Amino acid sequence: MAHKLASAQPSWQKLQQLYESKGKQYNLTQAFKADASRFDTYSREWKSDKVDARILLDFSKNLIDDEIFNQLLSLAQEAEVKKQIDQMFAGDHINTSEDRAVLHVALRDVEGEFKINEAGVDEVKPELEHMKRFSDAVRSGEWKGYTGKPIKSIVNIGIGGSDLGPVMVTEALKPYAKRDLDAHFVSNIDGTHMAETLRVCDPETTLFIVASKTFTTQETITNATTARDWFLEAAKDKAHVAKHFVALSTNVKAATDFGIAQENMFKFWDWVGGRYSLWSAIGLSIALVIGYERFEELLRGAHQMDLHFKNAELKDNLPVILALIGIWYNDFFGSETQAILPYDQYMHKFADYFQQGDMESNGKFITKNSERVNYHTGPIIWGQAGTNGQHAFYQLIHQGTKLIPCDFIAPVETHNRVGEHHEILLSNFFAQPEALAFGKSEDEVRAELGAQASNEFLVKSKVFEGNRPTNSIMLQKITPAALGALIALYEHKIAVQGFIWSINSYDQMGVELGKVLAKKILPLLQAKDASKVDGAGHDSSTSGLLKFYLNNAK
Ligand SMILES: O=P(O)(O)OC[C@H]1O[C@@H](O)[C@@H](O)[C@@H](O)[C@@H]1O
Repeated sequence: MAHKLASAQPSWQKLQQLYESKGKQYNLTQAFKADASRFDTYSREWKSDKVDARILLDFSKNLIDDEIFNQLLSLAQEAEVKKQIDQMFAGDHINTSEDRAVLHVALRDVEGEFKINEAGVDEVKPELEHMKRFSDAVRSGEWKGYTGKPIKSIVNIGIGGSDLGPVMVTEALKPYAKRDLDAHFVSNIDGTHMAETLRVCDPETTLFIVASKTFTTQETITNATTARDWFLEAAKDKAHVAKHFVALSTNVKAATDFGIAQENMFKFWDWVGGRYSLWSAIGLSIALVIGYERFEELLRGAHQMDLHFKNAELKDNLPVILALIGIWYNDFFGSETQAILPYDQYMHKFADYFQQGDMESNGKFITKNSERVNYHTGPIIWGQAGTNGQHAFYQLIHQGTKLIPCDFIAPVETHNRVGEHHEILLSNFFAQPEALAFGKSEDEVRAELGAQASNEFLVKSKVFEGNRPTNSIMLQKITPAALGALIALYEHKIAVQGFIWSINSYDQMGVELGKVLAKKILPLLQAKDASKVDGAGHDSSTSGLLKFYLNNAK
């Protein structure tokens, strides 16, 4: 593959012209008035007869018409998106900087349909069986702690991809949780995180899950060591560690060195990226919380979305559509961010999860052809659960000076029928995209204000310009399968954008430099001697800060 700059594709120039000639003044009110079937044209429903999942994507409230949409599809064709999808599913080493395959899709290929020739793929099934046996034993109480009591609390110790997925999914699927098993997630190196967690745990009934792909991550190893010390203070005998610590890692040697017994090790492979790993052994805490069968439903739901992504035509391909619309705003309108707004309390970690998923994947400036891009790549991802966001930051989305494309997500059915809460929640879900798209004109404001309309500032302050684009995504219900499909949808959206921008979405070199510098600074802090700072080779700002700290540390 040539991995050309996206801006060198012929459609890029045409999209630029379309943006100038009509995109930037596109008017959604007129577009909807002119075309009664706009919703039908720009919405797609995805269903699977294999799993309990269904997704409606309405992208009609975007600043697009047929010409623009077709031009975006041409961009995908010119970037050979289909070919790149096939390469990913075939196990080609598309993570070129690290010379690795990118095969999270193999983790959820439960029936082995993809026939991928890569070391480790044939171990996926036995590893899932291991997870099943273990999670069943813990959940049933058959697995006992060192004093013979069943496990009551689990503590997942991991960070980044070894934390965010399990946190997000266990929250999103809480209705399926075993309520008498407390799940905690410790990620931050700040001792407070571990201290507050251990405060509510009992060493006799707590299981620690040390989740780290590399098993070298400073935060995780430090937290795990602290947890082990705390445990041994009560249990005394090191042999008891085997009943209370398990490891999830690709680095079997380091996990063994830490003292984890072979049978308590759950492995995965270097072709699983950290931020794509919740489907692997990293999902053990999910299986413990919701049960292995539900975990497998999550995998099956994602697999059905994988099949759709792999097989559907570009124009009907949900991940491709989301990716192209994102590129339209990111690269031609100059939008810097993308909000993800789930109208479901259980989904309150979804935007956090895709902050890593998207930003660590596509926050890159070098193409696979070693050129610096001359366009913007990954958007800033942010958001929170509706309706809370409405009372916090929506003001800026409605009337601010920045264009912020938003994805609104909601289930038709709630897990908790409480009075009319769900109808009220969904009325907001429907109303916000409508308000953003069509706004309120000055004439409307004047008519509404009557006599007060003489107050010019009041009139202008109440105008909503509209034309603020949104996608609306509806699921039937947040079931394990539906959630699996939704996560896979966003994963593949990220993949397509990376393919078009010609970047490698699957390494994360940008997290390294800070880690290296922190390792250099740590000995200075440990020495507790401000006089050693000068001469340590830092700039005056960093030195000044270090001295301030060391002179005041207690
Ligand atoms: O799972 P481990 O290896 O501990 O990594 C945890 C996290 O580390 C960060 O620096 C990133 O590289 C993430 O992609 C990764 O998920």
